[in-house]
Amino acid sequence: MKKILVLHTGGTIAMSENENGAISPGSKNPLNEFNNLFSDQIKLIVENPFNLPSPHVTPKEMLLLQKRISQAATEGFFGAVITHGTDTLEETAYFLDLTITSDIPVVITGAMRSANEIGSDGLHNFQTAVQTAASDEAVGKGVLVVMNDEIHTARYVTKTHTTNVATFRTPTFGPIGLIFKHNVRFFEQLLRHTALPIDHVVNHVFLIKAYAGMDNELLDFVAQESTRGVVIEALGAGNLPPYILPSLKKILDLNIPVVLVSRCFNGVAQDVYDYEGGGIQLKKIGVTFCHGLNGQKARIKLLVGLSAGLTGTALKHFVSDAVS
Ligand SMILES: NC(=O)C[C@H](N)C(=O)O
Repeated sequence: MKKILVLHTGGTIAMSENENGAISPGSKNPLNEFNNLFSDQIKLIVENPFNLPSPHVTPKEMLLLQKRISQAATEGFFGAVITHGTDTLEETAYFLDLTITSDIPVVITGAMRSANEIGSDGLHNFQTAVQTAASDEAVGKGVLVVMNDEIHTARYVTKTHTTNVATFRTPTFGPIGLIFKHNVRFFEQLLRHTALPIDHVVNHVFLIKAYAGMDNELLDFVAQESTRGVVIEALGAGNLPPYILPSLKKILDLNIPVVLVSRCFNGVAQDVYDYEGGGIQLKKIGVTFCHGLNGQKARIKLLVGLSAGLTGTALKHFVSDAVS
């Protein structure tokens, strides 16, 4: 018998639609009625640590989940399943991926249609997430996201559609496994996985998106002592407009780490161009390139690195390393 810890945290998967089509949480999580859907080989222990739409979730709640799962790993649990709103699911998933040091399977899922909508995907996603968390093959694979019969890594998965049930995708690489007719099958595996245990989270780590004709003011605003770190979603391979360089230098002069990713959906940011504002020049002035993560994931990685007390080269290495 495999013991699986289930942590329901809210999101559409825990909500219902009213007669006007508006979706909101009720006083009871509908998923709590489905705890015996599984074979007698799996025993679910269900907890409801919080019930929030995921735009309300912050690193504080993520830390709480990390602590509970790390403790569960010492209590004989085989794995853990988290149900979560989909809007920020990828950030919670990656936060846990970077901070849980145990090898137990941790699977996050959610739903795009609420509990009483026709074609609701919540129960199916919940069932397949539990099956994945109970699979021997899921051990040591890092935190996984299971949605719509696909298994994705927390590191690379992202929400790509506002409403479609096939919203979760892994650009560039694709899912690492599939679930079909109750079979959980993995086809790939991440090269390497490192986790930093942390017991608190820092704040004031900002994410800024570059655009044609971007304004200096936002960068000027973050150039202050209280800022802990900045991630910029840069253009193309990793370039910025030249006229924002003075503002960027103000941030770097304050010893605030600046991390660069690409705003492109596919591919990795690299220092390729040597014109003013091009990647080569940005790297020269001290910007750290993060290879392969999207902006919100790079921000989580920077936040975890800073919260673990990393500074200087160690922080740069942690954030830029494409395979951890
Ligand atoms: N599908 C969802 O779960 C979206 C919802 N707004 C949430 O993230 O809580």
